[in-house]
Formats: sequence, C-alpha cells, structure tokens
Amino acid sequence: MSISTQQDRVIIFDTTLRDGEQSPGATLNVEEKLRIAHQLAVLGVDVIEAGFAAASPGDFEAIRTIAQQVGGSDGPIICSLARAVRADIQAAAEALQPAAHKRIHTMISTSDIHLKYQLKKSREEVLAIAQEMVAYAKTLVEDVEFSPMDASRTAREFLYQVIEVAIANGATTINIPDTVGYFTPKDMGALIQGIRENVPNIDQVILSVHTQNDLGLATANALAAIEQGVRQVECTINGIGERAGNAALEEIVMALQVRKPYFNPYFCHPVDADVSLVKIKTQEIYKTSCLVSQLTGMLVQPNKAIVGANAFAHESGIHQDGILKHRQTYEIMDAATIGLPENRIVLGKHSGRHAFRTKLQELGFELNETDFNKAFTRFKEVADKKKEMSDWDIEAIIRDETQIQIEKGFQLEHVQVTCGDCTIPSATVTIVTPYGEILTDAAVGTGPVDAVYKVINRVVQIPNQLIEFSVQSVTAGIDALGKVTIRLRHQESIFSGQASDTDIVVAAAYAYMNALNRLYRYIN
Ligand SMILES: CC(=O)SCCNC(=O)CCNC(=O)[C@H](O)C(C)(C)COP(=O)(O)OP(=O)(O)OC[C@H]1O[C@@H](n2cnc3c(N)ncnc32)[C@H](O)[C@@H]1OP(=O)(O)O
Ligand SMILES: CC(C)C(=O)C(=O)O
Repeated sequence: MSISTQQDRVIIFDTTLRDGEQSPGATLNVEEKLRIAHQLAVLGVDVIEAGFAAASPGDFEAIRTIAQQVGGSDGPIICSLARAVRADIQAAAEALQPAAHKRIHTMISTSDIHLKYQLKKSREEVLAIAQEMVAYAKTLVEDVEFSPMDASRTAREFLYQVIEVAIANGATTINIPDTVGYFTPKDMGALIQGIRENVPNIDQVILSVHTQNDLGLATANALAAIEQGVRQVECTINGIGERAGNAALEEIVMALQVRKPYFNPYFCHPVDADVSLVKIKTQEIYKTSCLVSQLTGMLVQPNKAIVGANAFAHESGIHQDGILKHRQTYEIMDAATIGLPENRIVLGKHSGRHAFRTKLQELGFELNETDFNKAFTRFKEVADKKKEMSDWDIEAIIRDETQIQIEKGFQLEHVQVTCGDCTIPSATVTIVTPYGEILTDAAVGTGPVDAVYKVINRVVQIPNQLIEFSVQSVTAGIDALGKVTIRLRHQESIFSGQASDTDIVVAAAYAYMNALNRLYRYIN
C-alpha cells in the first residue's frame, strides 16, 4: 500500500503497541503484541507503530515478528519509533526489515524547556541533529516520519525551520505532537494553519498530529487538526497511552463517520457524499477494544465513548421510552456499526412503565392492568435499593405481587471448587430439580469454571453449547464484585445469564444456572 501526499481520507496511525504500551502496567509480551497487531490489521489501520526497537530486546523481537507476520504486501505499514540517535534508527531499520511496507519514525524535542533541561542542547545543535538523523533514516528506508517533540510548546519560527529541514532531508510524514496535552482545539487549528502557511515545502508530505489527553482534549484536538488539512492522526485503541493517554481511535473514526456531512467539505467532498473518510472496518472496533483491554489489563471505563459498557445502554425511563419508540431519539449511532449485537435497556430506579412493560413481554409475562400497576410499584421500591434490576429480581416481583405461577426451574443449593497449581480442578454442586429432587454430583475440568460447568451439565442434562463467557469487574480493588455474563446456544436459540459475586467461580455457576433455567422454561 502506498500513501500519496494528497489524501481525500485520514490515515489512521495506530500507536497502541508503542505509546499505548507506555501506560503504566500495560506491558505486553511478543505474543500479545502480535495478537493485537493481527487484529489491528483486520480493523484496517494504515500504520501500526509496533514499538520502539531500541527500547529492549523484547520490543525489538516484537517489531520484527509483527513485520514478518502482519507486514505482508497487502498489510499495513509497520513502524518503529527511534530517537534522533544513529543506534536507535539502525535498530528500527533492522527490526522492520521483513516488512513489505516499513516506516522509521524518528523524533527530537524542539521546545526550549526540553532543549534546556532534557537535551541540554542549543537550537542549532537540535536542527543539525534533525537534519543528519532524518537523512540517515532515509538511507535505510523510503518512508520516514519526523516528530518535533513538544511541538505545541515550541517557538513557532524554530518549529517551522526544523520541519523544513526534515522535509528537505527526506521526511515523508511530518507529525506534530502535543506531547503534554496542553493545546485546545483552537490552538491546534492555528498551529496547523501556521505550519501550512509558513513551511514552503509542506505540501510534499503528509501532515500528521499526535495528541495527548492530559486535559481530555486529545480527540477534539485531532479533529481540529483534520479540519485544517492534517491527513494522518496518531491514536490508540481505548485511548490508552502515557499518563492520561492518547486520542482514542474509535472516537476519531466514529466522529468522522457519524458527522460525515460536517467533515466532508474539509476533504473537498460534497456535504452529502457517501465516501469513507477512513479505511477502518468499524464493525471490528468493539472486538479490538476488548482484546486490547484484556491483554493490557487496562479496563475500559463504563462511560467511555463508543466502547464503554454504558455507551449503548439506557437506564432512564424517558430515554428508554424514546428508544423503544424510535432508536434514533437517543442514539446517534447504531451499536451494530461498532460490532456490538445490540443496545441495552437497563432496568433501574430511573426506569419507567414503557421499559418495564417491554421487559415483562421479553420474559413472557402478560399482566392485567391491576397486576401491572402492583408489580411496577414494587419494582420502583426494590430498584431504589439496587444498582441494577436483574431478570431474577423481576421474576421475584411477579411471583410476589401477582397470581402468575412461574416455573421455578433448577436451583443451585451450593457449589464448591478445589483448584491450585498442584491439583486437578474439581467442582461439587448440589442442585434442587424442578421436581424437588436434591442431587449432588462432582466433576473435574481444565479449570474451576470448566469443572463447575461440567458438573452442572451432568445434573441438569439439557444439551447446550457455551458460546460466550465474560467476566467484568463491577467495583474496584481486590474485593471487587465480578459480574459474569454467559450466552449459550440450544439449536437455533441463544439464552443469556448473568450473576455477580466476590467469587467469580460462584458468579460463573449462578450465571450458568440462570441461562440454563431460561432454556429449561423455553423447552417446557
Ligand atoms: C513522548 C514520548 O512518548 S517519547 C517516547 C518515550 N518512550 C520511551 O522512552 C520508551 C523507550 N525508551 C527506553 O527504553 C530508553 O529510554 C532508551 C533505550 C530509549 C534510552 O535509554 P537510556 O540510554 O538509558 O537513556 P534514558 O532513557 O535514561 O535517557 C534518555 C536519553 O536520551 C536523550 N533523548 C531523549 N529524547 C531524545 C531524542 N528524541 N533524540 C535524541 N536523544 C534523546 C535524553 O536527553 C537522554 O540523554 P542523556 O543520557 O545524554 O541525558
Ligand atoms: C513520539 C511522539 C510522537 C510522542 O509520543 C509525543 O510527543 O507524545
């Protein structure tokens, strides 16, 4: 893939594996980086900054492995960061060697504060280093990106001078970092405009930005830069990165998609043109977000735009009523566009009658008006005390407040597991069947959850296939509540179950029983 300098779309430069990995505690091993790189390629990013080759033997190997296995001729450009230091640039070139499309990204600080205290060099010295090191990188690869680090706090005339020198010596992309996340969108727009007006050869290269999120403005600043003609943005999945992180890939991509008529004119497209402003398969966003969160251990905050657990969830009655009548009353994008099966209506104390009635219908209950009103009043009382109302809470209300007979299903009386690094995981359960029999059994498995599921299946004896199992921390800390969500398939139908407990194996057992009981009621 080659990139021309006149872009009618934005190049997505993903730096999850470089700046993203600089998040404290997010270190990835070679295999983990490779898994993420494969998924980034599926997502359709243009450039993968796979690491910093000179940082460690492990990072060198990760870049080389990604260059070999992801950097094929149809694949993305694979990139390594390097200081403006000969040895760093050489290491980057060696690590990238197997890639069909490779880029060296070299950088040096240009702000006076960095020059004085960090580099202890004069502007003349930095200018000479930039010139020499960009030229050196160019002898090793065709595609050279140059970043004047801390550009947002750099004296304008010096910044223009450094950029001009980098271009003259072969840089193909000039990246403007707001290294400390100091800018506002207006500042960013003005800086890009200044660069375009004052650097004579700027149109020969791709202009890029790298925005940090210290003031929560990273995405806004990247979008402001795009409005001024920037055609590459550096970003990370879930916005992870050094300190408060980077601009989030999913936010930039979905902003460009959802607000296409707003952005189209900046690309000289007619307002209503249905062209893609990025080359991203948005349906892969959610999957990529989960993978990055799982492998880095960086949890996604529930209210995170686009990929947070609540991004497509509706709890309040007025919103739920609107959504149930017409989805777009309270949603600007469809969950399916980022690869989520559906949005969620969450029942809680802010919910109203419309949502409650819809949930009852989903659960198969038909209540007369008197019973409905009694059940709804009770629902509000219970919801006042609980964070979220589960289907089991609703069923308990129906059982208590109406004459409707609910088939009880199977009840898990107790679950006990044995596991560790020198024992075969085993589980014992006691289950009361719908006919009142009390059955106890035990099984071994590959892990404690597997053992629990095997023994439950042995007792319940309803054929099913587990198709999804996920654990989420509901609260923080070592005593956090773990919420287990599972989905299982029986023939063509899917049944889900959820449960929370401080012990995730217990939560897993109850979640499984919940889903199995739904299945049991369906087939009986
Ligand atoms: C804003 C950013 O995200 S930039 C990327 C940040 N990422 C990283 O730093 C991760 C990888 N880094 C590392 O593994 C290490 O810092 C290394 C291998 C690069 C260097 O390690 P060391 O040689 O032990 O140096 P150390 O990290 O302690 O100090 C950095 C040195 O590089 C110099 N330096 C910093 N940036 C640059 C640059 N862009 N070009 C040239 N020299 C630089 C510093 O002035 C300092 O030099 P000094 O030793 O003469 O004082
Ligand atoms: C290396 C550069 C682009 C960077 O990460 C920054 O300045 O924040």
